[in-house]
Amino acid sequence: MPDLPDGVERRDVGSETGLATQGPPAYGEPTDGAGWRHWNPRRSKLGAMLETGMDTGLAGGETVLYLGAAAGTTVSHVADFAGPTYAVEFAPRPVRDLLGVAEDRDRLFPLLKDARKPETYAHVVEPVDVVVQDVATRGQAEVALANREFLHDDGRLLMAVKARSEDVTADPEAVFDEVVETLSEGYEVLERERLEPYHADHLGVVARPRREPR
Ligand SMILES: C[S@@+](CC[C@H](N)C(=O)[O-])C[C@H]1O[C@@H](n2cnc3c(N)ncnc32)[C@H](O)[C@@H]1O
Repeated sequence: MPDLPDGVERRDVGSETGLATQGPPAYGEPTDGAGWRHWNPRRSKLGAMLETGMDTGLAGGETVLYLGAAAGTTVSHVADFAGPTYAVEFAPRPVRDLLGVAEDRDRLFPLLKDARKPETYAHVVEPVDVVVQDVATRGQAEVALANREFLHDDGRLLMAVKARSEDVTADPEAVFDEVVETLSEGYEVLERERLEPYHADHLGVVARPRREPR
């Protein structure tokens, strides 16, 4: 099992045992008196990737671009252990909650932007060590390819792929193969792992930018 990033620990928090980070509560999750918050892998694809033992390469303190932040459940935990964390979400409603989550976190920067249009936030986002992607929309590989420009050469893409977002009727494995194949145009895929039992028909992918175009 790879080491957890600094700032992520396996702890008993309230009645739960599992991953936890230290920071202000964000969404009604169990907390303890020492400021630890339970990180439920059933509510978080990145949490599930850590829980299933994928080698994310996260050490803690990284600069992060998070695509598909929604109301901030996962990105709140990321901002607890990472460095500057840019959180892109294009739906105004969840962004309202995300702004509340960011109010308590000086390293979290919400951006009401479309992840398919990186040129609209390129002036704000510095080069990052990690892109985390959980957009659950058609064209998930294309979103990752469009945002590759933000990643350092030795950076990592940590991506959740939802099969049903690409094609509700196709065999999930066939969808995953196709997404990984497209992704390979710009990334070298280091690891792929199904996220069951935490998330049905989701694939976790760890990749790094490809140096030479294929
Ligand atoms: C599965 S939810 C994300 C959950 C979140 N990552 C978490 O773990 O707390 C997917 C989110 O991606 C957002 N999304 C989908 N396409 C997007 C795009 N092109 N740009 C920005 N956000 C997008 C959706 O609005 C939705 O809030």
